Amino acid sequence: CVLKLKQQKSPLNKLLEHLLRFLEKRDPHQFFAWPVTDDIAPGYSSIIHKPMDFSTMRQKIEDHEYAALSEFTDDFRLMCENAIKYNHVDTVYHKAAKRLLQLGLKHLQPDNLMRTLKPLS
Ligand SMILES: CC(=O)c1cc(-c2ccccc2)c2ncccn12
Repeated sequence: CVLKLKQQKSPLNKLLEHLLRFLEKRDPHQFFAWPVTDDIAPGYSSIIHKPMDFSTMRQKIEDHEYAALSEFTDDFRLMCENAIKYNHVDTVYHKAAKRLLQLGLKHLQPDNLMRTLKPLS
């Protein structure tokens, strides 16, 4: 039935959900959890034209919008680079984004994936 099909998770989606949880754990202050609003970041929508955050990435996984790991990695990189662009270099957000990007890309490399997912095996 349709419900059953909806609940079926593809292997890629299972992988992406685990990777998303792995990355979210490295954002303890939840700076990247939700879309950045112009209220908390004046002029944000005039400077950042392709916003991205973890909740949007989760929705895209559930809507099967990622056809490959590389598309997921592109959104993760976009999210971090937005924060690096908008926030001055001496802010917690800029620093957190640089650190998260560098750490995340290391663990999203295909040949590092097994190490990233080890606890699951
Ligand atoms: C990610 C980002 O650019 C960001 C997150 C936040 C943020 C702050 C508190 C709680 C959640 C997100 C923020 N505040 C001001 C300016 C920028 N930001």
